[in-house]
Amino acid sequence: MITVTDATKDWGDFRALDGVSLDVPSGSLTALLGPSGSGKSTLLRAIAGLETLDSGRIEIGGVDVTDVPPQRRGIGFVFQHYAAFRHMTVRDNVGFGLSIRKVAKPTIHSRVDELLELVGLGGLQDRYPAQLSGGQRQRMALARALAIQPEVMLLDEPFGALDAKVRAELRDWLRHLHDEVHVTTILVTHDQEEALDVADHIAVLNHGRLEQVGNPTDLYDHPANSFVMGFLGSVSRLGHTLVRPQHIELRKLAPGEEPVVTDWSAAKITERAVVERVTHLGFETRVELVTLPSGDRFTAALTRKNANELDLAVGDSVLATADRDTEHATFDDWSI
Ligand SMILES: Nc1ncnc2c1ncn2[C@@H]1O[C@H](COP(=O)(O)OP(=O)(O)OP(=O)(O)O)[C@@H](O)[C@H]1O
Repeated sequence: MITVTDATKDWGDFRALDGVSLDVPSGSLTALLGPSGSGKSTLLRAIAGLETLDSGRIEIGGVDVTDVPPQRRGIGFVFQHYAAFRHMTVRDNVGFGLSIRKVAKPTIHSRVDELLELVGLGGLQDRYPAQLSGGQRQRMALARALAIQPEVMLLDEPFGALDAKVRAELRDWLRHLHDEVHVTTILVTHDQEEALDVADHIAVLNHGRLEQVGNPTDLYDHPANSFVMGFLGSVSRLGHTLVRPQHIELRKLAPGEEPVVTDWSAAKITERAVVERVTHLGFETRVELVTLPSGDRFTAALTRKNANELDLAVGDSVLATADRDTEHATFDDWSI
């Protein structure tokens, strides 16, 4: 378990961390998720001991490490741009942490071979970093961080510099790797899809404060506020309420039909709208609409089947309905 208690850090008059308290369960893969500048890296670096807090405490495995130097915190760290030693082979890069700890050469040799198998780089021991792809280099970085058998792995946007396809592959790979090694891991990302995909816990940061912590399903289905809701998925504003686009139902109106709309006290929100655009995106169809008479724009996401049944065309009049789920925040505290 990593426990952060009331962590505060100022850069001049800018508060990068504002009283953050967080428990990271042992063996979990926890994502620190938030927009740029929300304090994710500052928090990660503080846990690593690379930044000192102005106030607050950090414990790893029940030990207060707040004043312990980074190299004695039992941490493996991987950055977005991995600083590989270019003149060293993959083998020597991965074994570096072991050789400076004066581990015997044969032990290093076999440990590195094992790690390279584990990260899918078996057979590439004698290559140099320049002879690896970006994705392979990041996997080498993870192998190097794992080599010292850290208690905790800290990953700061480790796949941030890679293209979308490789990122997605490495996400799957990281999940599987974590299932095998079970090292308590914190992953910093600003990408909600990455966090939802890979993490078993997500801590959402905004303006240096922790907005919500939970498992991906909880955060998605029961966001604590509109910021979390908007950050972990798409949102549409229907009337004064934020809803998920896929929770909006559409019914085509017959010519001349005058439905009863929006009774704000009702359990359902209803709006009359006109279809502005229909886009088929493989498994789903996105329908852009404009409400009548207020002229607000919103998007509904339908399944392809539902869209085919409705057979919507630009200019069609529809009735848009969504459940007024009280756990979904209202427009009034919408803050992104
Ligand atoms: N060494 C520093 N000196 C001054 N300000 C800093 C320093 N490091 C970070 N900051 C500021 O603190 C804020 C939080 O930075 P941090 O890197 O923790 O955010 P982040 O959520 O990781 O963002 P990003 O995703 O862009 O890296 C930013 O506004 C940043 O400019």
